[in-house]
Amino acid sequence: MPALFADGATSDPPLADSYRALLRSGGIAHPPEESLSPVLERDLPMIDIECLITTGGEGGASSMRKKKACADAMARAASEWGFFQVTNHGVGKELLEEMRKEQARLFRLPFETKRKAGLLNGSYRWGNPTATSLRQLSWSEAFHVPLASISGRDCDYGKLSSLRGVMQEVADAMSRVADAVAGALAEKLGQEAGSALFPAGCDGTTCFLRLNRYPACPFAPDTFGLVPHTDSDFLTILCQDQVGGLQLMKDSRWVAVKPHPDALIVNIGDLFQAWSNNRYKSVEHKVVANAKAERFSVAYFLCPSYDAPVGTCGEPSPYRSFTFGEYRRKVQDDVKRTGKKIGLPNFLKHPPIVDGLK
Ligand SMILES: C=C1C[C@]23C[C@@]1(O)CC[C@H]2[C@@]12CC[C@H](O)[C@@](C)(C(=O)O1)[C@H]2[C@@H]3C(=O)O
Ligand SMILES: O=C(O)CCC(=O)C(=O)O
Ligand SMILES: [Fe+2]
Repeated sequence: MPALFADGATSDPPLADSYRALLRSGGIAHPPEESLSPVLERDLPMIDIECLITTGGEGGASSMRKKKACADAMARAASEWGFFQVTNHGVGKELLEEMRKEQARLFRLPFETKRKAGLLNGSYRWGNPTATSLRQLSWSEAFHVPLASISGRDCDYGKLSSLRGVMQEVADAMSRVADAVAGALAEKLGQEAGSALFPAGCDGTTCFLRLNRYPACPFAPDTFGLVPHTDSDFLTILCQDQVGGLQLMKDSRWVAVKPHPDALIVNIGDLFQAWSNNRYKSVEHKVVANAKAERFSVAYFLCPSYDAPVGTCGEPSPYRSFTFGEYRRKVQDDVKRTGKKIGLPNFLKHPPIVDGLK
């Protein structure tokens, strides 16, 4: 729940003001064709990744067989869904509960404190500053924290002394999952095991931890908690709470992702789709707002350094060579210019001919 302070200040960002301003400017929440009929709730492919995470123990043929079966299942899900969920991932339940408590305390700070320059490296964002219609408004707030800064002295945690340690532990644990999953998926496409080539230029300093909060929304379910998007990274490891609301696009229909208390969600990002020559899919997803309950999630973004070429699993690739820095700048330019992210189509060697005559 939002906090209210004696001086009338609140912890909630002024999302309702944004909503009313966009409503006045005539933006509709949903185009007529996007019906609000209830979507199917599906169980994502569930994959036990203990064999990838636990080191040592039994070696030999049986362990190799388990790892191959695990990699096959992940590669199939990464191609068919772009999403899957993993169990026995090694990220402790107690640690994730600690993270949730810290997140609730962090987001209950006064709105003006959260947007203060130094807090968490100035990584606070809310709503969608470039929104020009309700369809671009995200009823949420987030801290998109560069891992390089979590342990840095310039990262101000205010009075939240325990937040730094918990975030560092969560980031470390999720990075182990991301590296193991990304390495196994890359190996399936012929990348030598453990090769330094993949993921290109990713290390603990180039990744991000994103703390999301979705306040209860009086305009639900028309309003997005987070607008439809694909992730601009190699791979995302997501821990969602049990409130629900995440949906992904499957066979041109929105599908609701059923929350599972012990599973983490893994989704392929744009850069992995490009690296895999479109074998793995970076799939559009969104969060629908909830009228009654606030919702929290934590996402770990496996990202390369800005100057490392994203690379490819093998030529011929449909994409020209590009760096993550180029990609981020293009996304931000497109969002500023058109209000929406275009992403990978900008980097095709042979862009589709748009028939201007239609
Ligand atoms: C993974 C991400 C991509 C995104 C920033 C985010 O961390 C989560 C929201 C995404 C989104 C959605 C709306 C816009 O398309 C976008 C540019 C934005 O501002 O937030 C994208 C971001 C992105 O693609 O970089
Ligand atoms: O909160 C969620 O379930 C999804 C968040 C997300 O898609 C993101 O942070 O990119
Ligand atoms: Fe996302």
